[in-house]
Amino acid sequence: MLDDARVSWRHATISWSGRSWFIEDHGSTNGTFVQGHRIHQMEIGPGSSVHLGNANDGPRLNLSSGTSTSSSSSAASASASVPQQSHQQPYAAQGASPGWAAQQAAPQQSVPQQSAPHTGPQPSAPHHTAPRQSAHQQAPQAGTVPQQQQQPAGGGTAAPPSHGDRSPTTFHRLDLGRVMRIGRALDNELVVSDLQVSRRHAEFHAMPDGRFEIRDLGSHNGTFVNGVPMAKGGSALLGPNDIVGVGHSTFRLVGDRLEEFVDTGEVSFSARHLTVTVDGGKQILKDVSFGVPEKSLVAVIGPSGSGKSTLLKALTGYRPADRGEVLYDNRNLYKQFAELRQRIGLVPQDDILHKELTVSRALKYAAKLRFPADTTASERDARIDEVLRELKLDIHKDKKVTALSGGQRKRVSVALELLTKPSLIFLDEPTSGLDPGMDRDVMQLLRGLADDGRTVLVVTHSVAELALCDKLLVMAPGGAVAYFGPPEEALNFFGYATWADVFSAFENYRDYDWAGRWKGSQHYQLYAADVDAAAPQPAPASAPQVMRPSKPQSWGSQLTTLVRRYFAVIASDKGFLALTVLLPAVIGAVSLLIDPGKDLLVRVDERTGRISPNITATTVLLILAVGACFAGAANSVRELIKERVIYERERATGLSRSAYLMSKVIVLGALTVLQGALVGVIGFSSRETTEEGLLLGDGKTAVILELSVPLMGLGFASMMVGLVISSLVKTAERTMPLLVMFTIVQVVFTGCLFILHGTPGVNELSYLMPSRWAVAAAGATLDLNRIFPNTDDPTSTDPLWDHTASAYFLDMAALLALAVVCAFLVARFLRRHEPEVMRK
Ligand SMILES: Nc1ncnc2c1ncn2[C@@H]1O[C@H](COP(=O)(O)OP(=O)(O)OP(=O)(O)O)[C@@H](O)[C@H]1O
Repeated sequence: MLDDARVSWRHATISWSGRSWFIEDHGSTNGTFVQGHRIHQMEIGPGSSVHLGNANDGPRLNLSSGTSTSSSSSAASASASVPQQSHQQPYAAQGASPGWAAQQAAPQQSVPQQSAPHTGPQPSAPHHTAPRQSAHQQAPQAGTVPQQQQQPAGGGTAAPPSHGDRSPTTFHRLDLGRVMRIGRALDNELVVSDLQVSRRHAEFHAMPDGRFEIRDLGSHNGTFVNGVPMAKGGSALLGPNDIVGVGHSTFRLVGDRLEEFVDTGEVSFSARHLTVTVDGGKQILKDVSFGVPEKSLVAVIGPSGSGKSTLLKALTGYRPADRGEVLYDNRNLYKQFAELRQRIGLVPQDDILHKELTVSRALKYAAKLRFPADTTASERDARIDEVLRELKLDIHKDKKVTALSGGQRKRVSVALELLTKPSLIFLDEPTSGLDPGMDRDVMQLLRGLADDGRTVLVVTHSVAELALCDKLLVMAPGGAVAYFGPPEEALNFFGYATWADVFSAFENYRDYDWAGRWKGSQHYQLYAADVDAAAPQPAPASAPQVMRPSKPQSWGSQLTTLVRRYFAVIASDKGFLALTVLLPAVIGAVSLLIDPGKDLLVRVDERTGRISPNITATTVLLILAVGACFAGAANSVRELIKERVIYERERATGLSRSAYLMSKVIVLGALTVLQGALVGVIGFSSRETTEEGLLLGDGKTAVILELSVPLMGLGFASMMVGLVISSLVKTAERTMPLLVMFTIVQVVFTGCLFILHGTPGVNELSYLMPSRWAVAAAGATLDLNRIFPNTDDPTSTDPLWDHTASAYFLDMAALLALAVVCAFLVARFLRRHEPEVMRK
């Protein structure tokens, strides 16, 4: 027993393997160190000196041939007899989990080059060139095999400490009958200072009969038992093997003791046998295995189409692999996604911020959406300031995101993800489009994030700064691993001088068995064989239904934040605001140029008493309707596609799809309705119309309002169609042709160009068009059956144009129904852009 706060309760064990002594760290909080390097497991011999808790001044264990002694400032002591070792190897190069070993011995251990890097012309046969060394040639010659080859590989994840073996950060007594409440507020028995935790989150009950129970207190981010979310306000009995998750902390009962483990980020991460098969049975990710210890920076490179994005989706749970598993600190990510997703940060290739906002404002909205509803603005602001300082962005916080350089913008995206203190951070090509200086800047930032106690995995096209990484994963065409190991050994492994050569070889010999070459290599034995050796488990395809993460905020709160953010984005874009007013004003004004001064009344020939069509009325109606239609659809047609990446990311963090959609409907709806009103008022007010209203009473003002309401409705329904288009297309560029097509189709179906009623087929088709119903409603007020009579058959009238309140009402109801159908379609199409677990 060592009386030093830096030493964990179960810190490490020293054991005799039959041949030699080993020290094994039990996932201690502060680590076990040999020669200044943190180790997981290592052979030790006489003369070895082990520090616990701190590499320099932690309690020291000295092993001599007869005894081991411990010493520390607090003079705690322990001793154990260590027999004389029969063979003594330089222990620094052995036994440590290879991730550490690689760091310790990297300079000496690079695989001997079998042949000079290939620089000459490419020979014709792939097996002569692409792999300069065939699989069996890869094995270094006797005497050059690095020591680590004999040790378990896989970056410390070969036998990661099972979660329960970690040393608790702290523990609490839970006597019979006692209730222990966990939460962020200071009046809880167990205060967890973590913004992911609600003020009053959950309660442990030690029941008089000796059983233990956990009760959720309606927490925002949920309470988890073995990774499975509990019902809000629900309770569950706990057994000795159960692990309760609350924010970044997990709890376990040992007798009457409640052990707490805080995830400070220092956790191992591994992928085993990840395989993704798409429709048609094609595998786009093939049996990918690798593992890294805590504080690692891993880069993933590979030619286009080699499955890097697919791998990223599988590792983050966005699109779980069909086979294989992702282990986060020895916990299965797919099975415990609801809990573990809170520990994952993902920075997609495109920025996940609204560029129109200032840095601090954008982060404020993001924090409001991601943190539990009961966090205060000052708590969130404090966390934002902390992250901005950490990423050296505090001097830029009042700048708009658009005003930042590419590298700074990437930092802001990283800052956003760091808000919730994830332990695992994934980045998809963060340096694409950046100049070499910024590339280095971003990679150094990632190096720093890893050093500070996170595991960072970055997919990149840039090979200039790979040396900053601990491990490199090279994907081969077809989605298999071509190499995993230290970056500095990778080019030697491939036998080429530059990455350009390696990628050319991938391109020229796509069908070559790169995976076979890798699996037959010594590097594979060193760095991946142990992870690979673990039996694969099928990922539960149906489980995500159950695992859907809880929402940190209520639906209403999310909606309010989204609406406020959207208004802020629009308000910051003065150009857009000016156009929003200008467009309907111009359309309304232009309509005044059509037969200036002419009325919109029924035209009766005074001599014959017959009605003649009032073309002025139909033309004005057509122009105003098309204007409202175009304005509405144009407002929304790019809206979802331009925010798709943001939506995907926020959806994974618990954003409600319907709240998101509703925020668009409210803000764009309000804009569009105002535009419709402007078009109607300008277009109708200076024309003489009937003064006989249908719903709002008689009089000029009532009639103008009655005529404008259908235009507002049309703008709204068209805006909804625009959202459908926006949710369907793959790129923003494709929205323009669809917008034009939609508008022209509406022109045809207004009913102002030709008589629709009585034209079989065309008339029924027109019922799908918003313009048909809007013109019909306005037409009902204007009495369109008489203004634009069917000259071929004067007895035939369009029932939708009847000058009655019921016709007007029916037309407006149909317009609204079309908008509702569009809303359902948008929700359906949005689903396709969501992480698989969030689709319901
Ligand atoms: N849903 C899918 N159905 C069929 N094939 C798919 C699907 N998704 C991806 N693919 C194919 O799988 C391969 C790997 O795609 P992926 O996007 O992961 O590659 P990548 O390495 O990220 O490429 P890039 O560097 O160009 O982004 C590609 O050939 C792609 O066409």
